[in-house]
Amino acid sequence: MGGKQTVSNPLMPVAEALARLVDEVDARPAETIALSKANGRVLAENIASTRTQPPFAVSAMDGYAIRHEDLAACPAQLTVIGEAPAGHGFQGKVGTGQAVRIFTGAPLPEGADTILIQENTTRASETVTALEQPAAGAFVRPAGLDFKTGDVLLRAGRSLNYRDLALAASMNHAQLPVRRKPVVAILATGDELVPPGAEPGPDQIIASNHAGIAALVEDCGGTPLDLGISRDNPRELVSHVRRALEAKADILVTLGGASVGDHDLVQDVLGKEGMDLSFWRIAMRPGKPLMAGRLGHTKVLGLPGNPVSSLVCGLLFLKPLLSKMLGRDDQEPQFGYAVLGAPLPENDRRQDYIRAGLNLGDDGQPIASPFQKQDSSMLGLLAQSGALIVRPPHATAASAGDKVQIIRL
Ligand SMILES: Nc1nc2c(c(=O)[nH]1)N[C@H]1C(S)=C(S)[C@@H](COP(=O)(O)OP(=O)(O)OC[C@H]3O[C@@H](n4cnc5c(N)ncnc54)[C@H](O)[C@@H]3O)O[C@H]1N2
Ligand code: MOO
Repeated sequence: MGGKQTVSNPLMPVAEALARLVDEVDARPAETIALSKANGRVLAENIASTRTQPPFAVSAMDGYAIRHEDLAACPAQLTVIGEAPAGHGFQGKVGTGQAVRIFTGAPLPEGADTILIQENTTRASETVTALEQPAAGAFVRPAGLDFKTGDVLLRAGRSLNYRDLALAASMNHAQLPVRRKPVVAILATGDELVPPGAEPGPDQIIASNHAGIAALVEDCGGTPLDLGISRDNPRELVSHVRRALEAKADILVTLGGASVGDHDLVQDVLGKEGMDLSFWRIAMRPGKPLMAGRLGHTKVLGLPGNPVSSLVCGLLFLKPLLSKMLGRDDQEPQFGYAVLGAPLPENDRRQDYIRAGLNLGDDGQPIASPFQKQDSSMLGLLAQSGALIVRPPHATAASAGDKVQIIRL
């Protein structure tokens, strides 16, 4: 296999491979989009409020706008001089012994300083009787309680969620500057593969990695571009790869064909197309034959064909790469800790990502119980897993009850 490194080469540590992958990757350019389209997008700039909220003091309850000092001795009677529904402020001034009927969201009338809730009153014609004195300033939301003009409440790098969009609306931003979504071309390789829904031939299986990686790309804020399945022949592979470049994909993900077999052509073909190889073969399990490089402006990530290896490498490498391209400020994937539910033997030179069930113990601590079988073809177990247990290279044997690092799935 022409340009391939030999298997005797040392395996690259996971952290070094990840650092190389994201090094010198810039955030994609910004674009301005409608607020209604911004869910899940990543902010490209800090967002300052264009207004103060609330813009004026408002009532937080339905009742009466009054002067606190008028109710020093309750019950006390006040004359109702007008009404203030939300959106229609009372134009006059509340004087001594007077009240304005007011509703939630209406501006506090001049002269009033407190809201008397209607439950604590009786009303007869134009006279309202206060049954008890509220605290001074009760149920008045002062101007600027939430935020003021110029306050920066959303920062560049934030992946926008439903709470952020409500806040942006409240700050009167109908449009937002966000990072352009990276386009991720996904190419499966292998004579044995047919797409989901097709009838496999005698020696064929259903291609699964594509569906998983495309969903992961969407979850991470990218746009998947389906290049389909290439047969294991160089000419077909080249034509698929060129489609990715023509589409100006930010990332080309290849699935399978990354290992050392005679039909594992991906690295050779990409090399002949001019790929600058960054690394190949990582000290991790699953995922050893992971490959990365660059073809012009397109980053290339060669994921191993075994389905679990593909998806775990997607989580550990593609996700951070997309985060960097989006300028995201949150760390992905998120690491945590759990109590080990069953012993684990000492580890060899590869960093292990062990599929495990995740439960809560009686003391509320998460317990990660490794599955017995860890074959990297088994998607059933991956779907059942609540976490991956991270085992560093050469970790000593671990006992049930030990603290272990996990990635929650
Ligand atoms: N002699 C060696 N053989 C292998 C080594 C090695 O170091 N020496 N590494 C093994 C490891 S580890 C992995 S992981 C695999 C990965 O190999 P490839 O990336 O070349 O993947 P393929 O050979 O194309 O496929 C492996 C396996 O996965 C199935 N597959 C491939 N693509 C898909 C897809 N899109 N959806 C579902 N399943 C897919 C394929 O049918 C194979 O069964 O290499 C080991 N071999
Ligand atoms: O790394 Mo392979 O991914 O062990 O199956």
